Amino acid sequence: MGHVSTKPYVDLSRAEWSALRERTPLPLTAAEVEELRGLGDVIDLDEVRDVYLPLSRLLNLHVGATHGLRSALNTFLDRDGDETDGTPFVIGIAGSVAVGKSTVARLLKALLARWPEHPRVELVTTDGFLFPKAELERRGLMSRKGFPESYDRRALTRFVADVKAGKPEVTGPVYSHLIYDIVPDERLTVHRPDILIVEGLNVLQPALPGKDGRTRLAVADYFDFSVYVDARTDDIERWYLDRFRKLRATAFQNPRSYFHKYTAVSEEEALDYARNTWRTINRPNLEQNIAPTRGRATLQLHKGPDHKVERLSLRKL
Ligand SMILES: Nc1ncnc2c1ncn2[C@@H]1O[C@H](COP(=O)(O)OP(=O)(O)O)[C@@H](O)[C@H]1O
Ligand SMILES: CC(C)(COP(=O)(O)O)[C@@H](O)C(=O)NCCC(=O)O
Repeated sequence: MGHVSTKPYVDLSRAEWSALRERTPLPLTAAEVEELRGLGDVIDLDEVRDVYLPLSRLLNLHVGATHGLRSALNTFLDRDGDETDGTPFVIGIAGSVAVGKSTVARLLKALLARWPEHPRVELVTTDGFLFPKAELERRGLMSRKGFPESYDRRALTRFVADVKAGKPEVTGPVYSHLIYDIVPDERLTVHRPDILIVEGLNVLQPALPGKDGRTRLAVADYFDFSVYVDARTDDIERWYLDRFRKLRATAFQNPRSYFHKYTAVSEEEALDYARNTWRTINRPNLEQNIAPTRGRATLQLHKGPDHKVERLSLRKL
């Protein structure tokens, strides 16, 4: 017998991974990819073909296998499927601020919805579960936005648990980058999707211990598959600052934008603010909270300096 690696991950180069696409057809056009791309992200058809099509094929296999397991459970329970019918397959997507999670999530949503077995794919971002600005101020958490404690974790976990339990209609709060706050009169509604994608900085965090020492469940306990979007911290910082520069020329121009004030000062002054936010909030959150959860993901995508995925690590144990 040859050497047996006990590492939980199998590491694949981009070329090795892209060969696993088999005959999965490319269902998106260049124009559709363009529409899904976030500000500053580089995702073209090559990237979709080489990286995201094999992932969509792997996920399709996982969905099928999970259905098989559920029907085995139903046979065991002798309940004719009522326990697990309509249970969606739940995917978590984690990573730093500005690493490009939302582009990965939107792309997967579009690709997965093209499979006839699971056409209804819903996407929620965890920013909706941040405490409203007034509550963050009351708790002294305005400089900890994005840290685990700045979210209503109980509400997020309940939301995903309700969707997974097959509730016909589940609603959740909505965050706006424009006003930098939860939108008071807006809710999003999810109707029994085949697949639910949950994207956010902290989705792989383990549960906090309950007050009485009992174990609680975290949102990650409901995931059937998870992806960690990984890159070097220096690259992510550059993407964050580049995006801030672009937002200053676009979204911040809106007088209602919370960041509108940074259009009135010089670019250098505005960038000083962004550098400071990166150094005091987003980088410490990455280092202390987000990166340590990387080893919990089913798949790690390792991006190079140009946003292109260079290597992948897939959980095998
Ligand atoms: N201040 C802002 N104003 C408007 N849009 C923003 C602002 N900050 C971030 N965004 C947008 O919000 C989305 C999510 O960003 P983020 O949470 O940093 O995650 P990621 O870059 O990993 O997708 C991105 O599409 C980004 O362009
Ligand atoms: C809204 C966020 C906390 C991220 O949300 P999430 O990933 O949970 O959907 C983040 O993008 C943010 O606004 N951070 C605050 C610090 C900053 O302005 O960069």
